[in-house]
Amino acid sequence: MARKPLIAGNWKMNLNHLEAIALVQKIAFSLPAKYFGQVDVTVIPPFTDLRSVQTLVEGDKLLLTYGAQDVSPHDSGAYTGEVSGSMLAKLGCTFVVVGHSERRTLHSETDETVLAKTKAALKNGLTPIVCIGEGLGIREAGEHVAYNIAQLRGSLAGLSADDISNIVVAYEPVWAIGTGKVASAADAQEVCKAVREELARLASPEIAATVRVLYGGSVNAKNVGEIVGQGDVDGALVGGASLKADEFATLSAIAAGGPLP
Ligand SMILES: O=C[C@H](O)COP(=O)(O)O
Repeated sequence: MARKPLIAGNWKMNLNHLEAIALVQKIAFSLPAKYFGQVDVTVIPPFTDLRSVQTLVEGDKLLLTYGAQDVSPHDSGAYTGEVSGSMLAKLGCTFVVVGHSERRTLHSETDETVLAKTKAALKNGLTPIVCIGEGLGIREAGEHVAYNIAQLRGSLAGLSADDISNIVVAYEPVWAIGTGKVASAADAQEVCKAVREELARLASPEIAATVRVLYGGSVNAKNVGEIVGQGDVDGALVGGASLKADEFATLSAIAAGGPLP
């Protein structure tokens, strides 16, 4: 079954308020509306820019969506510094990234934490983009498929088939993030295919056929075509290239099946 590609631009901790506004406007004007039926494009700014992005996108015909980079596993209360799923939903977010390798590594997030955040997202009607990915040592030892599947199982443990039908998975090999070292299209396909097979076991083959599995790690306008051309890769989680409006619009257009006019 055909899955509409998803291009998600994770801005990480970059840009100030005015730069964020300028970037969204430029992306919206650079990407012709004819592609919006063929690709979902979402921007994932820092929390502090969400309200501005909402104002720009809401009620317009731009058809961009937006999301957040993290969510608290808790509903409310004494959790200084955290932002809840209901707060993000009220801001009109569609997606939320959970388990990004930078959170797993720099903030010691475990699969259990990622699972709790995934549940918080789902409970509030947000689509979690659940990230998994191996480090270089695991890749070199040839253990990457088993490692990613174990991380996936831990991050989705106990979710219902219905819950699984409402997630996106992003495979991001840690060694390819922000390094310019992109995995080969075959590498991306190998893990994304294994992810889909595991989703079929966890939910059902029918549901697995509908879940979008993204690749992330040094994706740009030059390599996105080959990567999303793989049978089990349904789009990309883009970091650095999502901060350049022209490049992000171009790679979104390529994922939709055509170049910018
Ligand atoms: O969330 C995005 C990924 O970490 C990829 O980042 P990158 O495209 O800068 O390598």
